[in-house]
Amino acid sequence: MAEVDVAFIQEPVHRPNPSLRQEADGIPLIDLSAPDFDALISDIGHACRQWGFFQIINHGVPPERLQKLEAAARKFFHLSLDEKRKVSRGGLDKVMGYYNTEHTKNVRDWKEVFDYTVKEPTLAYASLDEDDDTVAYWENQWPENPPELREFCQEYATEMVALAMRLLELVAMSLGLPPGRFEDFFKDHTSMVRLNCYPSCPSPDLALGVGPHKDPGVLTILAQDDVGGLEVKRKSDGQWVGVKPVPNAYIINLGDILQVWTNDVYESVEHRVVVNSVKERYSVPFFLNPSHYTMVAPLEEMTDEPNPAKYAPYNWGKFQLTRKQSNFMKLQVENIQISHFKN
Ligand SMILES: O=C(O)CCC(=O)C(=O)O
Ligand SMILES: [Fe+2]
Repeated sequence: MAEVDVAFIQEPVHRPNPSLRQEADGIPLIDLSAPDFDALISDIGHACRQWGFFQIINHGVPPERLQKLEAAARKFFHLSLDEKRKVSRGGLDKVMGYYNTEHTKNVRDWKEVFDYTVKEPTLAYASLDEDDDTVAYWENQWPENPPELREFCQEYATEMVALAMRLLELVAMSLGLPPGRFEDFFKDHTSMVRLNCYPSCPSPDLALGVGPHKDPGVLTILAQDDVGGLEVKRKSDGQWVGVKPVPNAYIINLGDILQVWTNDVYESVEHRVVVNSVKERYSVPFFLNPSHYTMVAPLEEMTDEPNPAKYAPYNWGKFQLTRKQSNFMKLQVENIQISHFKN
């Protein structure tokens, strides 16, 4: 008999095999302070094409920002469930906050989460109805305890936005585009930060911290602690490989929107999180997302007659809201994906 609730149990094909666990040495490690700028752009282009994932060092974010945030996150997740539920997510009017019931591909994730948006408030759609463009204001829910969490979260988010916009300039240049090519998409950006706590798990062979998925936004800047558990599906052979924790490094992965913008020249890559029976693990992803009214479509510069657009335009805000609603529950149907807009 499994020791975890049946809702957490992955289909056999998705179960991790701890004895086969590999660590990828191939994931590129990029030094953002490297003096040769052309080489930096070329390394980024290479990493985006080959992996869709890379780690960065010398990125300029002071390490204390993350240390303070992680310490406060630890205090928060160690509060009683009743206390944490005072800032619970729920429904279209409370999109941010705490929850422990997320499902990826209809299987419950072994994790607890606290979400907050960078912009306060964040402009979004009020309804899932395609024809209704009424605006909603997403508000963050800050817990009373620990009192420092709010300030540390906000400080951290500011750093992440600056770093993400710098990375996006490098990504644009790696595609031969002007550095500011993507800037206009972020005027009212809907970016968010997630504090993830993965408790130790009695059946790490049956459950996953996060099931296999691709990030729907533009790009993700992930901080992981020294426990490890993030795995990437290697593009060359489809093998799951672990991303080794590197002190003070951030992991960057491309999201679905960059895949669509580049018309599949760059691809967002599937990843998942394995848990372990001994240690709890913390991670902090920052998701860079465009303004809610953005119509996502392949860039003109990335398409021409022999190479037409591979995706029909879709509305980011509606897509995001649909995802947010459906990740709450076990659905009868597959969650919305960019493949649904493939021409
Ligand atoms: O915790 C991690 O390492 C990754 C989390 C993740 O992939 C996500 O939240 O989208
Ligand atoms: Fe992810």
